[in-house]
Amino acid sequence: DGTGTQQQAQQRKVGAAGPRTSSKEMVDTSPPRGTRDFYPEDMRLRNWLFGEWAAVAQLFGFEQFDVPVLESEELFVRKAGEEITDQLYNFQDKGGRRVALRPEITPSLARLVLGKGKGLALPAKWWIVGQCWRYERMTRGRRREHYQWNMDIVGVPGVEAEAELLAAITTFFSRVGISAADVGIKVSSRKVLAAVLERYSVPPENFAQVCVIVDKLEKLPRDKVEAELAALGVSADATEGILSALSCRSLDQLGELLGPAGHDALGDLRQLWALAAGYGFQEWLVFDASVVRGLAYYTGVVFEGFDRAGQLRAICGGGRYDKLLGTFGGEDVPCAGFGFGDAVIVELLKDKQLLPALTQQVDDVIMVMDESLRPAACGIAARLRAAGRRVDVILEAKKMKWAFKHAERSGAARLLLVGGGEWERGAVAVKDLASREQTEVPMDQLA
Ligand SMILES: OCc1cccc(Br)n1
Repeated sequence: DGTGTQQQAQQRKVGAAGPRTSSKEMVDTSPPRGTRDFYPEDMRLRNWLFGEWAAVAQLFGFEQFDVPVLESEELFVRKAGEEITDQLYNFQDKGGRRVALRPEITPSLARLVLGKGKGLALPAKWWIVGQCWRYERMTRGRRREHYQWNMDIVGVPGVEAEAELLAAITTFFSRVGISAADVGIKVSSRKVLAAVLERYSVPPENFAQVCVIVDKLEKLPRDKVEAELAALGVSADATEGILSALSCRSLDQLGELLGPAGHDALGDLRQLWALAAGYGFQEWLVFDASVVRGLAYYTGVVFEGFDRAGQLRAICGGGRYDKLLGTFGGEDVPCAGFGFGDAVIVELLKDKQLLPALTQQVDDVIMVMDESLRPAACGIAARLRAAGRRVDVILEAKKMKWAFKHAERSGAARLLLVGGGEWERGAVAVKDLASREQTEVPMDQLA
């Protein structure tokens, strides 16, 4: 799966492990466990995907930022039992610092916002595509890296921010040919859980851990989840209250169940649906009270994109995180954002036959017929490139047959042959690879 075709290719180990005993043994040509190589044909798909993400970010007026893939470990040390922190790709560097390959990007964004303090004009709308890592025991054979598109809005407390983020997600899907019939976005709010916990006097400091446990309902049997809640000290009544709230099938039913305590959550969700209707993406949204997401720091609206055929893992996910900055010792700033990985979306595009056909983009291939004319041919290439044509120069003497095959394989429009009688007449032989016609073009008419 994913944009790299080298998914866990059969380990092509050549020779025994350990230091190479002689030059004839080849290195293991597979990438490190859980990682992918991107050969040129893979990079064309990856660049196309990242290009669509960038185009949507620009359509929404977001600004790109970047941060190191290596961060201080403390950015990701959270005590809520999340999978993402349990699988931290962390180590001690040669300076004795505890560092980690980031498993997500939001904490880095928080670090930058805190670093700017009052100097950051709000609201900030930032986007990034970055590789994220986890160290998972290979027993499950899952990947250890993926590229994630993030869009975040900093400094907007209302659900107008979440509506804008959902609009960006649905805009992306539409651009690549995916419709609301293919994909839905489950939406809920953690304020639902907060209201239930308050009713049953569950201490607020347990909120994040309860959310992380409840998020496992999709993967673990109910009794295991109940046991984990009990282990946290959540009473059976509270657990019953949580599970009945999460099984509500509509906003009205949820409103009846929560009463006035649900006012905040219901207000947010109703306003979000109204904005979605305004944007015209309401058909993508599915209210699902069981959506909590697995990250500890969400505090409000949460959402996740899913394939309606139910064949794939979540496509993307996000939500509001108003208290993350406070956990780093800073002033809280209301934030909302999402992450969108590069693997599940490619599986979905494959399933829907929506993968774009991407070929190498070359306009001209130049071959010299006489090595003494190579400097002149380089000058022609320079002129054509200056005019914006993508030129591949054949760098050594080749047979004509090879040159034609190479030009076609490169997807070139023209093959230019420098030399022979044409050169005597101040021209170049030009083979149009589509019509297969060969013409003689004077040098100054080549571009
Ligand atoms: O979304 C969880 C995650 C984090 C880092 C790397 C990979 Br693969 N997956």
